[in-house]
Amino acid sequence: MARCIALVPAAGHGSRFGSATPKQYLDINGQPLLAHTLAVLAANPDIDQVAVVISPGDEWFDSFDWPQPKLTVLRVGGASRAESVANGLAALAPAADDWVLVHDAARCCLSPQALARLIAEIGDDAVGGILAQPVADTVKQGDAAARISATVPRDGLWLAQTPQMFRAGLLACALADAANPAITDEASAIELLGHAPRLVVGEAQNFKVTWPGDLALAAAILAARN
Ligand SMILES: Nc1ccn([C@@H]2O[C@H](COP(=O)(O)OP(=O)(O)OP(=O)(O)O)[C@@H](O)[C@H]2O)c(=O)n1
Ligand SMILES: C[C@](O)(CO)[C@H](O)COP(=O)(O)O
Repeated sequence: MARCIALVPAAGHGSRFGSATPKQYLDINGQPLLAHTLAVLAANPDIDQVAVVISPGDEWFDSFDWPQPKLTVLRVGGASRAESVANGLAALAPAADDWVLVHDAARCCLSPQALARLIAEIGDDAVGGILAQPVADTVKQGDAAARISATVPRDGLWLAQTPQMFRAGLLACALADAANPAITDEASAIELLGHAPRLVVGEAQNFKVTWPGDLALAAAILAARN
């Protein structure tokens, strides 16, 4: 029977966040940000294993307790997110028909409900799919001087989130050229093979902690949930 594996790339440096400690290890409500991310994945009964990809030179991971029984640690992070995911997948060597849910460590506010919705809607899909959010605002194109050069129709535009859920065999094939800069998420790699992944409605709360101001928002969301 196909297994369901969560694969969490956590080997980034957080250059836009700009802290000395990578953002995935910063404290949110008494725990490292990454612990919140791993906890929601591990709590889902359909997920058999949670694998986290950290950098080979990571100096922080071992200084925390990681109590999740489903956790596997892979010290194979690469130069880009796509390479970290590809390396993690190669190290795990899952069966071709196993489901892999790739989820950014930095999306620590994923709710159990959105995760369950993705698994329920993609579980019998031939290609796989992702959580994503329809664009809610008017979209502007800016020029180099930060002046508006166009208003872009938002119809059919979605913001890609994670988890992104695909069969392991298809994903490994899609990430064979992980160094391709056009691959900014798993779906884009699958698209390059000619497939059309499903879009499952996500939630605004499932944002990626990217800028310093995002940490307080994540803390407030997680505190309200508990
Ligand atoms: N070489 C990399 C780069 C990113 N990631 C992970 O991919 C996820 C999404 O990337 P982002 O948050 O944009 O990560 P950073 O690279 O850490 O941030 P920045 O782009 O600002 O440097 C994060 O969980 C990050 O740890 C990774 O595993 N390996
Ligand atoms: C995968 C992703 O979270 C989808 O929105 C995003 O592409 C990763 O962030 P990055 O800035 O591209 O590293």
